[in-house]
Amino acid sequence: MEKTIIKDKLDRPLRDLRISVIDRCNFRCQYCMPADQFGDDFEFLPKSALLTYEEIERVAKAFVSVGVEKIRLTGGEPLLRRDLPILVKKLSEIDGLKDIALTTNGVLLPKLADKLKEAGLKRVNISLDTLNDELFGTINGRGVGTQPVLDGIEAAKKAGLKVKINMVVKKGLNDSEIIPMADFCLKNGFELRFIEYMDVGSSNGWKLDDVITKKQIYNILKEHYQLESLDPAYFGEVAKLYNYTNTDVNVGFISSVSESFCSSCTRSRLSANGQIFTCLFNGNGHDIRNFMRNGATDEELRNRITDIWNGRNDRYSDERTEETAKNRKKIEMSYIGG
Ligand SMILES: Nc1nc2c(ncn2[C@@H]2O[C@H](COP(=O)(O)OP(=O)(O)OP(=O)(O)O)[C@@H](O)[C@H]2O)c(=O)[nH]1
Ligand SMILES: C[S@@+](CC[C@H](N)C(=O)[O-])C[C@H]1O[C@@H](n2cnc3c(N)ncnc32)[C@H](O)[C@@H]1O
Ligand code: SF4
Ligand code: SF4
Repeated sequence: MEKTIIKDKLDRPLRDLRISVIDRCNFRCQYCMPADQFGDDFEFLPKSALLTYEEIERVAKAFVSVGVEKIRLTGGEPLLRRDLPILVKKLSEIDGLKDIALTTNGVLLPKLADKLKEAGLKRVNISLDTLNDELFGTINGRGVGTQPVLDGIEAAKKAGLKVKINMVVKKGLNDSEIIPMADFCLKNGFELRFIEYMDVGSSNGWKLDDVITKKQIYNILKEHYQLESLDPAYFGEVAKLYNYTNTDVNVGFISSVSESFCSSCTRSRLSANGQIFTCLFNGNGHDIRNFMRNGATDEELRNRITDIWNGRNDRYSDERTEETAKNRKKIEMSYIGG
């Protein structure tokens, strides 16, 4: 496939596409989909609004033709979308795509890990914020203990998928779990990434005071382990990685709040209903679903993506203040996929 490199207004190339395949979730994590706001009467997208797998494949191919090398499937909970391995297979056959990954809460992995691996998935990032059952049940808003996620992690490992663990850290909630989680991941050879609690959407009641910064977590870790800083593996890597000295295990920090990384942000996002977003915090989507359904050709699709990327100047996390966090129109994390 002929490939072009396109740049945005801040000279950043387009390299990654994060695709949200569904806006629903089986959890109600308090920092993402608080149960009181995503209740029984919450109106999720109807099935007809979701891009079909054929449509997602078409958009993905267009993105790859303008430079995308990595696709991540996310959600809501992506494993709730029926027959996800079919989509993984379609994407894994796209010429020029180097990496396909999935971000999941892990609960459905015992059922799906083998099928996903067979379909061409290489790796999964699994979210787990604590090893304490009671606390986990409180965080996920569904009272679910850690075992279903631990089973999912085990299933992914057994299936031969590379596993990373994502832990959102919120002050006073699960900061006591930093060392237990680090111990668990080091012992099992998983890369753990500590994620600063972000002001995504407008439902989680975010306050700067609730954020435990990368530096604070690093200082806690340093009391227990020897760490060596690693250079980024590629331009635009989200996590800052360290190696536990004399091991082959790494640990990472995703410091969107205290040390933002917008200057190397190469990520575009596609929502489940076919809107392209140029930043996790930019509430203005660009419709691509109706554009396709109204008969756009592949070339028109590619040109539209190029125009959207060329016009991009987002750097929300670089500009974040408590005021912007409150006042900007933002989309929910579960809709855009993180
Ligand atoms: N602010 C901000 N946060 C991001 C961005 N990309 C990913 N994240 C956050 O990073 C955390 C981990 O995301 P993942 O879905 O595991 O993706 P990733 O970290 O890019 O994964 P790898 O490809 O394995 O490095 C989530 O909280 C995301 O919301 C970004 O461009 N900006
Ligand atoms: C929105 S979830 C979607 C995929 C899947 N349901 C999961 O939880 O892994 C993607 C990632 O965003 C993270 N996330 C959600 N809300 C967040 C917030 N307010 N701040 C930082 N990370 C958040 C989750 O922990 C997860 O690792
Ligand atoms: S973080 Fe993931 S698992 Fe938790 S509510 Fe959001 S989408 Fe669901
Ligand atoms: S805040 Fe927006 S521009 Fe900055 S790194 Fe995240 S997605 Fe990219």
